[in-house]
Amino acid sequence: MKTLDAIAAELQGYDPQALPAATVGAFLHALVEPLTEVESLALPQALDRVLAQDVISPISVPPHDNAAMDGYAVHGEALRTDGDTVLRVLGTCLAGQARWRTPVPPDACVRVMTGAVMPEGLDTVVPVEFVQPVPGPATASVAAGAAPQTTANGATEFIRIPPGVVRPGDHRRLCGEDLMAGQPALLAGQRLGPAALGLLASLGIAEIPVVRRPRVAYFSTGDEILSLGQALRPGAVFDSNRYTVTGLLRRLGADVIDMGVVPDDPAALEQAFREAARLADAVITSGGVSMGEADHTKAMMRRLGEVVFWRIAMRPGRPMAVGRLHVPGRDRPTLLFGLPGNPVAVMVTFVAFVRPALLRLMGARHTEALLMRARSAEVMRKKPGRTEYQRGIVSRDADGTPWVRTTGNQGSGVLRSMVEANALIVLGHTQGSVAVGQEVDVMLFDGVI
Ligand SMILES: Nc1nc2c(c(=O)[nH]1)N[C@H]1C(S)=C(S)[C@@H](COP(=O)(O)OP(=O)(O)OC[C@H]3O[C@@H](n4cnc5c(N)ncnc54)[C@H](O)[C@@H]3O)O[C@H]1N2
Ligand code: MOO
Repeated sequence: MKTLDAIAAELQGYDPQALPAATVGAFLHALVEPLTEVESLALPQALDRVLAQDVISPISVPPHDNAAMDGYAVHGEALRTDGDTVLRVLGTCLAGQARWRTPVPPDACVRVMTGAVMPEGLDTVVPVEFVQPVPGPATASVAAGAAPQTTANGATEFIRIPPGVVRPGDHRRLCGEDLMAGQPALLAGQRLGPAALGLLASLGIAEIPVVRRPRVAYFSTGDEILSLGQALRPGAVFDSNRYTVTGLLRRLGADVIDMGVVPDDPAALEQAFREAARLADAVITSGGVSMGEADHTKAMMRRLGEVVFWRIAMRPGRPMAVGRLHVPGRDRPTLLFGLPGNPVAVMVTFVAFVRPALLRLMGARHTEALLMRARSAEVMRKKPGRTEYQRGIVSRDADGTPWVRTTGNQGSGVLRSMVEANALIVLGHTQGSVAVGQEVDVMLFDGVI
């Protein structure tokens, strides 16, 4: 296992006094070793978990060429381009029925429903909307042999297809066009959303190996922090971070160990850290990481374990502390995330750093949130040299162009504006002030917050 100093030494431009957000991300990536324990789960239980092994398709999907539309399966090259084609209907083949095997001559066709196996030799489906029934052959000669389809009154059924409505090969789904037997269908590290579960089901796979859930312990610190149910007293505030952080963790699929509030008392903090580190893969705390006289969290992290304390070049969230704690008898250290106490700072540091780090712990290949671009509806003052996360509301104008405005007061205690926002505006390290109409990066909350 690398020392924290060794990781820091490998990062270009590492400056513990003003670490750019991107370097913090790279540090965490190097620090966090993915979990290796695997469990096998039935598909419904595997939602949002991370796939532990590549999945190779045991079958082709679809398993046979089939009709993509309700209509008539025909020989594509028998369709005339200079006039109507009239074909005799030999019969009907529904989805789920065995393949139509009676030979179909070029002047005949088979009625098919979407999903029906393509009759042997036929390669094209003419959707029913393009087809007119005709009482008898106008131009086509009836080939001997195959039994024609008959209508209710006993007459043979024919159809007329105008020229140019389909090309040979149209409206047919090819065997294996979704997945080919023997090819990788999903790779290890894929987070299993509803689409991936559906894909696994389409392969007939009912159980799947996934990485175990990470166990994450959380406690709030501060003598002024009240748990719900306690009487409000002067100088005190209710613990909101407990609910934002544990909510973010649950959405991520972590096993949450909620340890409530710990007072600003070194002995209590030590006990809480030791207990949390023993139980969990990662410990998250809020409060006590800045310069105040009662800010013991960072000091305790350093006393019990290893700490890199960054002055991260970001706002909010500058004093976040990260480290690890070695628990006797355990082969991997527990990760420590000392988040700032301010209610917005705690959420921003979680989304910016803790979430990608935990996704890496969970074995996910993609850990970073996707940033989109939107035009700023207002002037935003900003100095280069730090990353700023502002709460924003993204909406689209009449042309469909995305615009973003801030929620107003960006104080890092103003949780209300986190609720009003639907995105974080991410003004990068080198970015200066933003003019009206200028494009900026936005991170849509989209199920994360
Ligand atoms: N001299 C300096 N002062 C401060 C600095 C600094 O660099 N130098 N940094 C400021 C920044 S930035 C932040 S953020 C805060 C972070 O401070 P702490 O992590 O030590 O957090 P606390 O002091 O414990 O609390 C800050 C603020 O948040 C409220 N809080 C804390 N926990 C909760 C909770 N669980 N639920 C709701 N609200 C909570 C707390 O009451 C305080 O108002 O430090 C600045 N100061
Ligand atoms: O930057 Mo602090 O993190 O004000 O909130």
